[in-house]
Amino acid sequence: MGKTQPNLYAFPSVNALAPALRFYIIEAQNAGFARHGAFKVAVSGGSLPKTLAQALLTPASGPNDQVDFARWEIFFADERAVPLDHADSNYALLKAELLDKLPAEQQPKVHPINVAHLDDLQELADQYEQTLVASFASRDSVRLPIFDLLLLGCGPDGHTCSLFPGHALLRETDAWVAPIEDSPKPPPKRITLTLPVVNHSVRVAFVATGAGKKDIMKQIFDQNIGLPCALVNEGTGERCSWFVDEPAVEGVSFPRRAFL
Ligand SMILES: O=C1O[C@H](COP(=O)(O)O)[C@@H](O)[C@H](O)[C@H]1O
Repeated sequence: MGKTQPNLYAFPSVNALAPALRFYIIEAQNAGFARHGAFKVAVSGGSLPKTLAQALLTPASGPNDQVDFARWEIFFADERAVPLDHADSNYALLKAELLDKLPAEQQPKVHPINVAHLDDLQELADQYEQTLVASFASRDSVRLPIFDLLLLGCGPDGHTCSLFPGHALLRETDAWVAPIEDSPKPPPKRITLTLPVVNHSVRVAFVATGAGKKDIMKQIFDQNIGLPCALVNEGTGERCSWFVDEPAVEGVSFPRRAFL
């Protein structure tokens, strides 16, 4: 592990986790608003959007508990090369779980992939990189885009975004967005933010819940075998926070932090 360590926040249940995740996201949102008048966040697919919706769709409990989606810019940490209404689309999932439940005046600016390039993965990735360039300034003026927050999932094999264990993409140092043709988890064709972009974010939050994650959580936190999630822990240190339920970290010895 690097100089600083990630924060591991464990909660008895998803119901207990959701308000803490909401508090954390609102802090990141407000920091983004203060810094550049918007909140630039990238989200994963998988199990994350459901928990996110549970955290964010509850009514505000007071003036410090406001989620202002109208000032959010939402990007995708990874996306499958499928149409936007396909059952495998991360965009479709987020739309069904969250976006469709927001009133018209609270719709965020959302950046889906350009489906005109589904047959050319490199072009799909390049176009998505151009989407980031347009939002974060030119590639010539910034080495890497700086998201206010990345909201990530952790697969049962330790993958995050579409960065899979042992894959050559983990060594990518130049691209912001990369194609992957051979994802071990279907569908095989995807695009993903690269590790340097993930590790350059102001904050990174993982959400991992359920007993199905406990074996991989032990490997990520208690062993050092270079899994993608562990590489993010190493690259981001205390900028990284894990929101997990107790079943997901049963048997993990890495110290938990109290969420205050
Ligand atoms: O394929 C993917 O899987 C990961 C993890 O999904 P989960 O269901 O185990 O939470 C997800 O974060 C990623 O966005 C998705 O494309």
